Amino acid sequence: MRVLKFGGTSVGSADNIRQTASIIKSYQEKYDTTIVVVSAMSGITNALIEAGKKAAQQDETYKEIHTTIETKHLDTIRSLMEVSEQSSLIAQLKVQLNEIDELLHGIFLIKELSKRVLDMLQSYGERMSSLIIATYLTQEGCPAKAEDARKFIRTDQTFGAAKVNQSYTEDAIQTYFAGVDYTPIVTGFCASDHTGETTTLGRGGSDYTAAIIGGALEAEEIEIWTDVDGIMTTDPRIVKDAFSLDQISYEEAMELSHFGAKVIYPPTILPALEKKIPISIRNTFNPAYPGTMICEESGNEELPIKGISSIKEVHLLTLSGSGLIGIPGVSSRLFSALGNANINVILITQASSEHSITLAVLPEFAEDAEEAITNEFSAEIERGKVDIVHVEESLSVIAVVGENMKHTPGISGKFFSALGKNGINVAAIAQGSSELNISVVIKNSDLKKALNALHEKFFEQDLNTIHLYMIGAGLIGSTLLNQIRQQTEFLQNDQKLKIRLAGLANSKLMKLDEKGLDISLSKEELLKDAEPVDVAQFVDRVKAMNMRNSIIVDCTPTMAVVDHYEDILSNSISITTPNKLANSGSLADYKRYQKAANRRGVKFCYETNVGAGLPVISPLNDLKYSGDQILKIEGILSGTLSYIFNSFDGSVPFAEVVRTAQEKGFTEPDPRDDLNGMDVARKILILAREAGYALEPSDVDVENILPQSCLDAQTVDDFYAELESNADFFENRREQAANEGKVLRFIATLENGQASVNLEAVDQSHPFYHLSGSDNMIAFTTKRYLNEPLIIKGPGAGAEVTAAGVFAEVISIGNYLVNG
Ligand SMILES: NC(=O)C1=CN([C@@H]2O[C@H](COP(=O)(O)OP(=O)(O)OC[C@H]3O[C@@H](n4cnc5c(N)ncnc54)[C@H](O)[C@@H]3O)[C@@H](O)[C@H]2O)C=CC1
Ligand SMILES: N[C@@H](CC=O)C(=O)O
Ligand code: NA
Repeated sequence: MRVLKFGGTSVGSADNIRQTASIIKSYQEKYDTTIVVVSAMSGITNALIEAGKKAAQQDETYKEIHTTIETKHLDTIRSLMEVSEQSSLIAQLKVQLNEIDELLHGIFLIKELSKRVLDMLQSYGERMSSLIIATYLTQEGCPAKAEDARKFIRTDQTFGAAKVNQSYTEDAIQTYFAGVDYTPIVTGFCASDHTGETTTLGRGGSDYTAAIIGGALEAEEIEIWTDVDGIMTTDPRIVKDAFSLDQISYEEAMELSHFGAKVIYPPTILPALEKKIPISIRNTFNPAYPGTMICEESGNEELPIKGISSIKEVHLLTLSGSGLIGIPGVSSRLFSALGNANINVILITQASSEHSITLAVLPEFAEDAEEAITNEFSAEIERGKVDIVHVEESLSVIAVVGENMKHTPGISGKFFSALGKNGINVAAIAQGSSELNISVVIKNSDLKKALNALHEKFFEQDLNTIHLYMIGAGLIGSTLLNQIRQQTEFLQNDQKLKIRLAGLANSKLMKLDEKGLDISLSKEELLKDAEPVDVAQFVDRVKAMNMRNSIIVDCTPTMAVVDHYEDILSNSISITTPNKLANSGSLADYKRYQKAANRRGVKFCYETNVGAGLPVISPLNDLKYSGDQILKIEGILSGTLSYIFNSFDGSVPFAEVVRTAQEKGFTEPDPRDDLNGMDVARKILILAREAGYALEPSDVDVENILPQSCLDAQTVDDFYAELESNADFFENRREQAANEGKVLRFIATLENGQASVNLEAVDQSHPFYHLSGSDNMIAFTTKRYLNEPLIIKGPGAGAEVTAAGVFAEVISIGNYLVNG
């Protein structure tokens, strides 16, 4: 024996009724007895209530609502059945519609809508729908009969949410349905008291009716047919990848419902739970899908949690003060006061210091709760022993629920790390000792981010999404975009990382989209129809989007983004950048960024600041952290200058060699930043700081190798012209060195805390003599690498290697954010 319940949408139109009827038919073929419980057609219960209220307010438009109700039912009948078969059903419906009309007229006359009358009024919704469905089924060759639940569900007289007299009702149901040889189509939601007066069962009413009948008849299963595929892991409107669970336990279903998931109203489960009858949640419009089974066992051992539910808007009330410590009876007074005021408390926490008790309530209860507590503790408040009640608003509760959490270490670690890495502040925490749920209170502006981050962490271990925002789409930026494009599939398969480009900007345009820009497009197409750039606004928008696992990549050569670094990091957004300006400004700024990142537990990465893609900063830190002492750093730190002096053999003029270096993508956007030694000075400054020396930019001694006229040139083109007219200047220096068997090398040195940058002539014995191409070479002399320095060598500039260095950091930050 099975009890099937169909909700408002399933019986909400002629088409839907046909669909519902076809499911009922298939059950008739499979099972001996099937009892069906139906809701009112969708929208009808609300319309009845609305009409009742209007009538009570002397608003004659209640009649229009009545007409709408009538039309909906009669139209449904007309499109459901042949004309010849309609008349008797329409006649029966008309009787009910007339009764509704009379009832509304009565309400209009006495100007009052009591709960008792409202229950009577609402009952017509189910009474009409059950009649239509039963008649239709019978006509379709499946014997069915509308059954009025008021005949066997007996309640008290709490109109609107009546309590069921269980033993009377069970007996009545057993007697009523003994030996039925048709399919009863029972009105959900309605019942009656001992005088025969109509009552209703309150929230979750029709589900409850199904559970009561199923319980009384010890059904094999109770099936709740609705318009979704079952119980979802979380709210699919907020988390796109939410999916339907195949099985959960009664307790899990109740916990999920308590925290907002509109799964099933907990009291409706009780009659099934007592008899251990499984309840399944099925989709009328996808009957092939098995849906979710609610039963004794939680199932799905591989899922550490079953669902993440949330309540979007709660208020947090805190009672605190020395007067609470060690005094028995405080919480009993608190909760009695709240209980007497009929306030439902969602969550409670008290730290063992006993200094404060915090509780969450729905906003509609907040004022009354505050008043109740203030009154209860007024004497203590007056004496200063207890503080006035503190109320916080704009908060949400999130709860992760699952039986498998029990005795499984690491779940709360995972939970809080996902919140922490995403900069989500937790205002209160509660975990029941049943270990069935962990609940936290967070700002409601963080709700979407939190649900997505947690869902990904617990349910989508297969794929984690990184939100990337790129500012600067020049040489390095667009090369990085290409690399990401090429690697997308590999990263998804191998690293389980999905990179979503959620924002892109250059010096003219910007575009942001939290769903992700189409990375397969070219840079130009990506920025088509984009708005004019405003970096401050870009950053504000990234903050407002508040997406999980966010990383900003600064591929500009300017201060435009650097000015926002502290703000970005303080908002728990990581940064990776090849731009050296942040780390080569004042020491105080350098420290500020590090501090902001550390405080928020996010990453600020800049390996490409020195030696481009070559690992330089990271091994330097490894030396330092493992207790080595950096004695000396010597390096060719400019790819441009390395290339220039490695190729400048007198065969072509100096200016042409510089031009080639620029064409090869080695130079800064303005090559003078390389030639004037500034780029190298910045790099040695950064290395010195990483090695632990507190240097300011002015502490670096830089030899300028450019004639004044080159420095003064207004544009890069003018600069090249000046370079050409100063050809002799460079040629002379080269010749002089060559005559001594030496070559020119632009060398940065850090020794005894002193940093300098000089153009030196070195002979064959010098390790820097044999460099080629754009190679950088860095030699670390340390306490451990004393006689032979640790050497790093390789191309230290260029689009591919630099972009790859940045890309590697995006991946490593991504892994840090999602895996801890
Ligand atoms: N080229 C190389 O080998 C290496 C370059 N770098 C650094 O990489 C960074 C990028 O260099 P490139 O790509 O070569 O420069 P680029 O001049 O080709 O590109 C710069 C990009 O930044 C954008 N931009 C400039 N100012 C902006 C602003 N105020 N707001 C928004 N966007 C702005 C430009 O529109 C352009 O898209 C620089 O900081 C450079 O020092 C670091 C290591 C190696
Ligand atoms: N212009 C720089 C690029 C890398 O930082 C260089 O030439 O090294
Ligand atoms: Na590097």
